[in-house]
Amino acid sequence: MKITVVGAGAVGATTADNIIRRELAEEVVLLDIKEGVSEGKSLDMYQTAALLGFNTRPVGSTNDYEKTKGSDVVVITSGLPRKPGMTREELIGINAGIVKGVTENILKYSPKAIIIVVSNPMDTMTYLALKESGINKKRLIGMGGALDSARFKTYLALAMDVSPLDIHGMVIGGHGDTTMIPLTRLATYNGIPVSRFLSPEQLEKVAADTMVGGATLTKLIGTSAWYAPGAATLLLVESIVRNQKRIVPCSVYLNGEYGQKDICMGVPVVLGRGGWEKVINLRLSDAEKAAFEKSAEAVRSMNGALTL
Ligand SMILES: NC(=O)c1ccc[n+]([C@@H]2O[C@H](COP(=O)([O-])OP(=O)(O)OC[C@H]3O[C@@H](n4cnc5c(N)ncnc54)[C@H](O)[C@@H]3O)[C@@H](O)[C@H]2O)c1
Ligand SMILES: O=C(O)C[C@H](O)C(=O)O
Repeated sequence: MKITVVGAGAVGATTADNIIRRELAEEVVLLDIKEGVSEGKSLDMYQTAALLGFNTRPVGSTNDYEKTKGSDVVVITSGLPRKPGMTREELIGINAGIVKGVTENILKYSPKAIIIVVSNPMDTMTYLALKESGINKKRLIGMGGALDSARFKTYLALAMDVSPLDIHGMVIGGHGDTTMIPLTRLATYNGIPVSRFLSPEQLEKVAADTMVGGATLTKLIGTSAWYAPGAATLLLVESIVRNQKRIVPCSVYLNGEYGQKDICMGVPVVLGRGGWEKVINLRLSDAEKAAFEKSAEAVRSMNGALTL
């Protein structure tokens, strides 16, 4: 098994570090355009092997795609992060060019790879990578819902003062401050609806905090987050590589599912060795359906800004 992570910045390096610690591959290639950075970070990571006890080999590459040859899974994190006050959508101009170029280069050397897109605005970048590459839709997966769901569970756990491990919940829709849909009605505390423990006002606050979860961290840190994004990306990679068939909300190409066509946005999918293997059809309430449609409209209008 060989895995490549493109972009050795905050999210890319954290993702690579998580992957090597879990020994999900023999080799993990970290590629960046900045001279020496991916080589330096890979060497730094490898020096933890003797301390932490793993055998995966991280390899750095300054924009040399030959080194990525034969990768089974590729994670694209290259691109600008937002600054406080910005939306993810404002990154489209620069990141579209980066994601397009990276996808082309990756597929030249790894034509069979499963590609996970992290760069923002993620739903539109996933759509762009799919349209430009023409690869099987099941091999292209956008990471957003895994992170948003982790934030949702964290805010629920904090409000209830319980362990996040006992909370189940999902966020679907677009990965944007106004487009994500925390499914409060379906969230549970080990199978018990969370509405038994929190008031409607408390649940509304949890949902609102979840939606601006990324913006809150960007304001605090000065750039966007990386620990939870790196862990959320690991969840996708691990389910694919180990064929775990986990259900994870991911941005995938919809062709009629959830009433949407020709769009990539977040829905629960089963992840295994084939990429996203099937969409899980939730029975949404009328209000949830309306929110999904509104979210799709916003994602579609962002996709309209692409020159395909
Ligand atoms: N989908 C999500 O849930 C999620 C979560 C966090 C961050 N993000 C997004 O991920 C991206 C990366 O965030 P970050 O915090 O790691 O940023 P960062 O600035 O720390 O790292 C980005 C890296 O990409 C590299 N890069 C730029 N162009 C490149 C190219 N053509 N080829 C290879 N590498 C290139 C840069 O040199 C830099 O090292 C941003 O777009 C951010 O918005 C998405
Ligand atoms: O908030 C951002 O811009 C980065 C990422 O999409 C996140 O949700 O952390």
